[in-house]
Amino acid sequence: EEDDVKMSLVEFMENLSPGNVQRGANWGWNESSDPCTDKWEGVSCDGSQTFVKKIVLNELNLTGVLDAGLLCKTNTLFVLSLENNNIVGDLSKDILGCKNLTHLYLSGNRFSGAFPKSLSRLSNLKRIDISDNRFSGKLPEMSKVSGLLTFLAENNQFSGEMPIYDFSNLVEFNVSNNDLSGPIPDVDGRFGKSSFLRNPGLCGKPLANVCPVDPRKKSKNSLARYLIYCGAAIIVLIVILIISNRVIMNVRSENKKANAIKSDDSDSSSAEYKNVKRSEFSVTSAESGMASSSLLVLSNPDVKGMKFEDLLRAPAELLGRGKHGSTYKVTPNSGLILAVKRIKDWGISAENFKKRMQRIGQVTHPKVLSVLAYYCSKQEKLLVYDYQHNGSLLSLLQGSQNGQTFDWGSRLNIAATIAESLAFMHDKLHADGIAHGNLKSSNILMNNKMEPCISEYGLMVVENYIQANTLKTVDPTGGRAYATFKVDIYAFGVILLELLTGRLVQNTEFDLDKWVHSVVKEEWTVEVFDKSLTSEGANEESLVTLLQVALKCTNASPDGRPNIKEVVEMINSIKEQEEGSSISS
Ligand SMILES: Nc1ncnc2c1ncn2[C@@H]1O[C@H](COP(=O)(O)OP(=O)(O)OP(=O)(O)O)[C@@H](O)[C@H]1O
Repeated sequence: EEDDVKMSLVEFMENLSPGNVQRGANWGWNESSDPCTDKWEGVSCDGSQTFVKKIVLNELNLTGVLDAGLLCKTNTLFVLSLENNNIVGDLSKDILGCKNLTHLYLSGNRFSGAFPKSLSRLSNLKRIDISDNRFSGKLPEMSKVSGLLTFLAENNQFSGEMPIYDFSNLVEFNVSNNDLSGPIPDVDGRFGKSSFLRNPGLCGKPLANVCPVDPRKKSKNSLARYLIYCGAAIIVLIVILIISNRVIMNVRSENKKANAIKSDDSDSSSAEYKNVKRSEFSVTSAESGMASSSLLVLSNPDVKGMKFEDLLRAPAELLGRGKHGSTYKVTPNSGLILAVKRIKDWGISAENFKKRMQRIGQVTHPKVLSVLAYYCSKQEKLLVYDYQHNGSLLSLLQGSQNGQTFDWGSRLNIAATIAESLAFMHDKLHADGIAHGNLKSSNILMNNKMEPCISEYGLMVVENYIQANTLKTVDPTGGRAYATFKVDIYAFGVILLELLTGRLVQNTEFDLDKWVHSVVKEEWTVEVFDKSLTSEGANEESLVTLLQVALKCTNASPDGRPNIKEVVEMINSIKEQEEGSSISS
């Protein structure tokens, strides 16, 4: 039977390289040798070298026809990868003979025709990538394949309605650029529009075009809808009445106050404040009703003497709204360019906030952005930083997704610099229990020398305490702060994963950590790396070693994570190895 399997594999290869049988022979694929012990090109076997587990023949310019019947005589096959060749033909139902198949990678070929309807009989499938082919007909029904993690079918000619997949389990899904039509099933908020774009007939969330209403349903629903509209209109009317009533009352009381001020003429600063042309930033802040007061300056003499109102008056531009507040680019008259972060709902008393800021202000590091000044009232907490013109690590990674160069050397240096500056801060602030608390790629800003600087150190406290409390840690030093430091290590691990894979976690639903851990568990490690790194020729050993560091940092158990000093050592030894090998080569 073994011979039978071997003969089929040889014939399978001959079909894939017609007129070039010799080449197959050069790769060891011949009847007189053994696929496992003689190590046929692209073949991997089980530990005892008795049966074939994987066949990986990517980018080998194979031009023939895939004969799934021959291939699936090897019914021990788990992985079939034939990416980026020129293979033609359709995927016959013979592929169902590969019962153990977990990974099917056929992207970048010229396969055409329909997909076997009963593909879901391959119930062990975890990943299917059939993108960039010419498959047509309906998308395969895969709802019965409960363990499916990846389904990539973009850039084909699939048509008809989309079947329902188990979106809660999938970590990768893309059917963009096909000819699909009808409504998109509920994707559970897990995939954005990029997974569905360029299908002219597709509609509904997350795409912007709303699905047309079925006229039959329309008439049934019209009465109900009419009643809903009437109800809504009445509610809106009531709300408008309440609001206008409040506004009238406020204006009356403001007028009274203004008259009192005029006659009294004692508080000139209030009068001046009223004449200020307000930006979005100043409107929202001013409305929280603050009194005139100075900023508390920590490190920059340029902002000395600057008042809270000076910030409010200055032109301001919204940079972004995060979970914890908004950040504005503010340009006061003095020519300074500042970034001002307004923090909302920080459950910390004003006194503790001041103490914390003073303490953080005492610890300075060239690659950690210092708080220049801060403001604290009951309603408002503001932090003032120097504005950084060169964007963030997040914007660098987004740029590389769009084809801009972000090479391996720069990525490794950035990882090392962040780790070193974080280690410095952890060391100095360990006794105070102040960790970063919100480390992520948008909080790593590039300074004018394009070096990474950690921003917003120590700003987030509440959320991570909650997070930290839920972590089951054996705390060697006592106190929950220990767990917060471990939260930083986890967050740093995610940054490493972003650098290695080129995939982003911020503003996406993608569970990078889960994805990487699952791929590595399946011994399919190289698959995770950013393609631009592998094609640049980055040293694979270094990539894998840094990936191991990232996996240690993102260990589900905080106690299993290394401390930041250990992380620095591991990254530095990768750098030394790289430098050593470049000198010797
Ligand atoms: N000092 C700064 N100079 C230039 N850009 C900055 C500065 N600080 C923050 N930014 C940018 O402003 C944007 C908004 O930042 P913000 O911190 O409010 O949101 P976030 O980082 O997305 O979320 P979070 O509120 O959780 O920190 C981000 O793109 C960030 O990179």
